[in-house]
Amino acid sequence: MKLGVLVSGRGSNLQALIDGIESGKLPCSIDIVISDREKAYALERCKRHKIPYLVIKRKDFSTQEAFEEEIIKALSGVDLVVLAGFMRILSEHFIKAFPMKIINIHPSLTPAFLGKSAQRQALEYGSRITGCTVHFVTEELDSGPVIVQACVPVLPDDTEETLSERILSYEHRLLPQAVRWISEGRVKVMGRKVVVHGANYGTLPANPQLEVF
Ligand SMILES: Nc1nc2c(c(=O)[nH]1)N[C@@H](CN(C=O)c1ccc(C(=O)N[C@@H](CCC(=O)O)C(=O)O)cc1)CN2
Ligand SMILES: NCC(=O)N[C@@H]1O[C@H](COP(=O)([O-])[O-])[C@@H](O)[C@H]1O
Repeated sequence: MKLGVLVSGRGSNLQALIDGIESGKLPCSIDIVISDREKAYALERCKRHKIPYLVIKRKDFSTQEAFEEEIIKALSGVDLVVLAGFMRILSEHFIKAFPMKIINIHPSLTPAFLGKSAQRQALEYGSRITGCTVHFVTEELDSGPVIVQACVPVLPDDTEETLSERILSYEHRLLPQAVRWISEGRVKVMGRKVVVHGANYGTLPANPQLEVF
């Protein structure tokens, strides 16, 4: 399966996809990486792993539509578009160009804490459990059908940085797993519901705060 990956920053989720492909665990190729930021460290990862990349900056275009058209053109031929820390809100026009072919990794258990700084939102809310979500991208921000989620504990002395790093360690497993499921044709979308054939839905992680009562 041919991937097009959109990034804006460090690219650790991109690296997780690269590692999965290079280890043989992920039967895909990354045909193009597109960054909206010239200095994104994700591009250093592309250079290191000889992955084609483009920088397409919003400020170089007079309209959002022209910006997105350039990205759509660059993504021609891919089977799946992966938003891996891509920090731009995409229009309905873009999404319609790739119907149910765009996925995103978000650092919360949607529908909680949508948008930017989801980790900080969870901390400020006082949540004891947060997590990460891989979902299909729809026009409504971070609200598309959920493919898979992972729970992550929030510790009393957490900062935004410590919590973000902990969530990232789960993201790096969740995103490649979701991409592999899609490449295997196991993901079926039925309205808001997504069913993954053969996935384990029965067991939940232990609830650490739950005491014997
Ligand atoms: N139409 C959609 N676009 C995007 C989605 C989506 O689900 N639907 N997911 C996001 C990823 N994302 C969180 O996971 C996210 C990215 C960016 C923002 C945001 O508020 N961006 C601002 C500022 C942009 C910047 O500073 O460069 C903005 O674009 O106005 C919120 C959530 C990707 N796109
Ligand atoms: N709302 C979008 C959002 O917050 N995405 C988050 O940005 C980080 C990118 O890290 P990376 O560049 O190292 O993959 C990840 O934590 C991802 O969940």
